[in-house]
Amino acid sequence: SRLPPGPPGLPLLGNVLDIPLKGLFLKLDEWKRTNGGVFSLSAPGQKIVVLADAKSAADVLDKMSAPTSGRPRYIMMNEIMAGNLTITGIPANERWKRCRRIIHEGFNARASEGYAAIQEEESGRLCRYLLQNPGCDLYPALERTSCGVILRALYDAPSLFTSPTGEEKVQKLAEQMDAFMKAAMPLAYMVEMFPVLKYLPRWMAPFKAYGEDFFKDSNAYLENLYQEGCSTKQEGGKAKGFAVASEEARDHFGVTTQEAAWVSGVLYAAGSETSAAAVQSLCMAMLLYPEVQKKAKAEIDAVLGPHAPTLADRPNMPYMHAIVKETLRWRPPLPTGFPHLATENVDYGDYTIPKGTIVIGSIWSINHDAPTFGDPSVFRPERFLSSDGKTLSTPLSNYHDDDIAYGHGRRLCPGRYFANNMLFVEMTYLLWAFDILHAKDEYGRTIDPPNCQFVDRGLTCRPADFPCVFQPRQSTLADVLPPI
Ligand code: HEM
Repeated sequence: SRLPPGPPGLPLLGNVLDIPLKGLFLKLDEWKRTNGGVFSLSAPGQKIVVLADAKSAADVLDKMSAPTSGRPRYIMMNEIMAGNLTITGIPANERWKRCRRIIHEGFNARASEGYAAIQEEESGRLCRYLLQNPGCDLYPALERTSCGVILRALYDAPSLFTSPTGEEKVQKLAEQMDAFMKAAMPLAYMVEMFPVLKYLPRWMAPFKAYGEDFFKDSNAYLENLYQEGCSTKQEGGKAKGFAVASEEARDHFGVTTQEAAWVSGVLYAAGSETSAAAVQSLCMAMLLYPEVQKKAKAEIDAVLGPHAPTLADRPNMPYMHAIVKETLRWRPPLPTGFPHLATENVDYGDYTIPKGTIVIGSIWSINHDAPTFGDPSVFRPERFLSSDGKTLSTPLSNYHDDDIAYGHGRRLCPGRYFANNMLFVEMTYLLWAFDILHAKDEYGRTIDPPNCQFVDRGLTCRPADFPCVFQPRQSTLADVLPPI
């Protein structure tokens, strides 16, 4: 074998017993320290290559993206429970290309700017919510914001802060997402190890009956949601969501209504937890690095004064822009990335990555590479600033221009423009409206946030919950924030 070497494993089982279900990104980083930036793992019937430094990930996943942009099979999660319709989980086939095209139409750099008004309004509403509910749990409020923004952007749905009917949608979509996440966990279903089980009749395979029924129910729900979103165009005068905008592109690229409905559902799933996780990490960074918060406030006061931020302010706010990038580096919301699959044999240096190997570009390890970043565990936005104070897209040479947190190659996150805009607006809004301060316990002692504890949901990962105080920076804040 010309696979790169890796940590020793057991006969037949390989490394399977050492691969943790939670905190995998930390384990990969630990293995990187003893095995170098490129190493292999094995599980029964499956080889895995981990690319844990920026150069190897750029060489293999970006520069050779044609043969490394596949996805491993997710028989239960994608094929049975989703009828092969999840764009994140299908191979890079014709359906995937069609679907990426309509996403590109709706979420490219220019189109994403069209959602700025929604992102600004919902960020303002988040601030009002925090003002009216001091001491509320932070993460649910952030999740409500990101879910509300993406629902409005996709389906022209009403704000979750103003309309109680939206909660029902969020609940249903969250249930679907949980079921998919569970099904995608390694060894959750035996059919992943023995694909032939997929062909058992329903009555002999309860997992199949559950998966097929789940698909029927989810399909009806997502198609209905999409149709509802498309019908908003009759109302006129309102911002138009992706559902309406995608109708034209759908015909152009030959995308079926069912495919577009599932694309929208996946966009919701991909865009909600990720953004909320990033903003929660920002709040923690502001507690741990008060000097960064101070510098951000200096820029905010100089550029915005009493005016609420908008996306249009970003070119004048290089420090805030750098804060967004540093947050995504420091605490990437998908720290292990998304597994790619080699669809051909790929030669890389002295190694060959055989066809069928899972290839992981380990985002956390790349972002926390000590030789590249010097002090990777420190939150230091300055690493994204040039000597003349402009924001750098990346401090790395020889790497694609986007933040590593958005993945690699042809699978690079298609929602990154939308997400970057959202993060800039929401983070700047919070820092403009509030001083983010440590909470105190009943004895008046400062409560430190848990710096390295995580809530790991398998794919997405966010800091463990912590309390903090949002202290308004102006007495007239309530007068300028949008109503809820
Ligand atoms: C901070 C926010 C976000 C982060 C950190 C993030 C990160 C990622 C990452 C790491 C991947 C996997 C890339 C790979 O396979 O190499 C991905 C894929 C994807 N993301 Fe995002 N994402 C974010 C927000 C969004 C948003 C807002 C949307 C939609 C509007 C979105 C839509 C998608 C889709 C559809 C894919 C699957 C692409 C494919 O398999 O071809 N993401 N994202």
